[in-house]
Amino acid sequence: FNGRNAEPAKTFIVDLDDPPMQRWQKVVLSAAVDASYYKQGIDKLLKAALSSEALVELVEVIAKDIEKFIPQPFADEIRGISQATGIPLGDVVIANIIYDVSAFGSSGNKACTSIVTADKSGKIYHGRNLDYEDPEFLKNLTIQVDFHQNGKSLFMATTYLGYVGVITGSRHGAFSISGDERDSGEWWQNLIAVAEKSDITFFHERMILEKCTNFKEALTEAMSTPTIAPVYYIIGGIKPKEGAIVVRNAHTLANVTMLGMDQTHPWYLVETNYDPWKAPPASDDRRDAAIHAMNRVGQDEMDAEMLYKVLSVPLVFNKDTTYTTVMSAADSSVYRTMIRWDGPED
Ligand SMILES: CCCCCCCCCCCCCC(=O)NCCO
Repeated sequence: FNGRNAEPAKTFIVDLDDPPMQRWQKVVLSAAVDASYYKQGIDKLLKAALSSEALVELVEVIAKDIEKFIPQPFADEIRGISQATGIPLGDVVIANIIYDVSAFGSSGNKACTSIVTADKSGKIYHGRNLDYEDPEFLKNLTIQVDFHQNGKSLFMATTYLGYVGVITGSRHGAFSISGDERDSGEWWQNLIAVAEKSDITFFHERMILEKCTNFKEALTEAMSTPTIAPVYYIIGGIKPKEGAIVVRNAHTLANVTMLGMDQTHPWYLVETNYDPWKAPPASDDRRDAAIHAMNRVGQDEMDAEMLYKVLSVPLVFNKDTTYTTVMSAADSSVYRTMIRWDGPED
């Protein structure tokens, strides 16, 4: 460990009633993102996420044609961020499509963990570690966003500055959701899904948070709307049995596992980056490390603090972990993101 402590992520308000071009301007200006640091970081991230130079060039072509590939309001939000910061538009576009162009069968490193659990009273907690390439760069960009509508808070999310999709979020009194990378299929299947007008994966997740008013609606939407990339959506609700892992292929649904279905631990669900019905590879068994830690705590002792501790055990917490979020849709006071500056070094 590198001697630093984890730090709470700062919270910014984004008002969905503002015109899309203006929504993120105050956020990016007050966070004072340095354009050349950002550009270098995105270049590095893209090269690390995409193994082939040809794919990097293809992404750069897509990034130049924003109107064709990025739907509203996201296109204008991205434009507003570029205008406010001076970061070239193509770089902000690349940051926002990097997952959809890199999540397929032969992609490189994996690491990310999401857990939905019920405590002894049936209260649902949802925690996640977001692990990715170039963690130092992403830690510097990690923020919490309080999305407002009609003058009040609609949902909380954790994201990276400049990234307008949502990978982690909780809608008050309704449900929480996180996305874990699923690498399956071939890269050209993601391209076909683009042509078929599937949703950019984490723009879709944000839309679930904006539109769905309860767990059941969120689950139906996650199962039924085609996404460009394969993904695991992990969803928690506000009632004792409300928890699910939705496994998506590019464009189609692959499987759903509900909380309670696994008889060995019916009170929680763990998803890393492997299909729930298959054993994880021995070289990357974060799932069993998390299961072992959950069983050691036990349902009687489970709460937000204990879930954070589970997400901090070795393997689950690793050199690529950028942040840990613990949330509970039933209780709006439980939404906390810690930037994991306390991680193990390379
Ligand atoms: C503005 C900076 C751009 C940041 C792009 C980050 C995209 C993150 C996608 C996260 C995918 C889910 C996390 C996960 O499962 N990671 C394991 C794969 O390494």
